[in-house]
Amino acid sequence: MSFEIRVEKRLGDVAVGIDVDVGAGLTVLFGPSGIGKTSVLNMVAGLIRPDSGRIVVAGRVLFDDDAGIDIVPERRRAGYVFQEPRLFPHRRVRANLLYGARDDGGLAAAAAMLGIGHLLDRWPRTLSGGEARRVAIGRALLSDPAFLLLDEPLSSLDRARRAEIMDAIVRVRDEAGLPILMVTHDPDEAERLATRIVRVA
Ligand SMILES: Nc1ncnc2c1ncn2[C@@H]1O[C@H](COP(=O)(O)OP(=O)(O)OP(=O)(O)O)[C@@H](O)[C@H]1O
Repeated sequence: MSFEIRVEKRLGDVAVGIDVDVGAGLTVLFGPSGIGKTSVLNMVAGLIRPDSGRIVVAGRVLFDDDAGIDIVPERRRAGYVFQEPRLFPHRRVRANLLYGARDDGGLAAAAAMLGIGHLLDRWPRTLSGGEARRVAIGRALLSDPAFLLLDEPLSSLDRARRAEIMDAIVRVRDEAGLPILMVTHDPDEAERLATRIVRVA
C-alpha cells in the first residue's frame, strides 16, 4: 500500500479524522473547505502531530502512536508542494530547484518534464503564478522524495496555467512513479488527475 493513514486530531472546535488505505498512483483528498484536508497533509509530512493513529507511506511507518514512533519531518522524505509556491526570493530558479537536491544530476530532466528549462536563471519575483508553481513542484521532486504531497496545486491560476500544471502533474504521476497525495476542491481536477478519490467528510 502507498498510503495507510488512520489519524485523529482535534483542532479547536474541529475533529479531523481519516482512515484510508490506498495503493499506487495519485490519491485525491476531496471535500469541503475547513474539513481538515491540509491538516491531513501536515500530519503525513510530520508538521503537526496526530492525537492518535498510524501513518505508513510506501511501507515505512512514519507515525504510530501505540508503538511510540514519530519520525521527524526531515527524515520522512516528503516532497511537499504547499498552496503558495514558497520559493526563496533571494535565490534564482536554479538554486530554488536544487535547494534540497544532493547534486544537479536530475535538474535537466526535471526541468524538461515541467517545461521550466528556460527559466533557470530567473528570479522568483519575475515568474507567473503557473511558472512558480511548476518550480515548486520541481524543487519537491529533486529533493529525492519517497512520496509527494500536493496542496491545491491548481488553485488561483487561470485556465491556461491550470492546463499546464495538470499536464505536469500527469507526467509526474506516470513517469516518476511516486505515490502522490493531493488536496483539491475542484471535481474536474479530481476526475482528471486521480487514480482514486477519497472523500473527506
Ligand atoms: N491551530 C488551530 N486551532 C484551531 N483550529 C484550527 C487550527 N488549525 C486548523 N484549525 C481548523 O481546523 C479545520 C481544518 O483546517 P484545514 O486547513 O486542514 O482544512 P482544509 O480542509 O484543508 O480547508 P481548506 O480546503 O479551506 O484549505 C479548519 O476548520 C480550521 O479552522
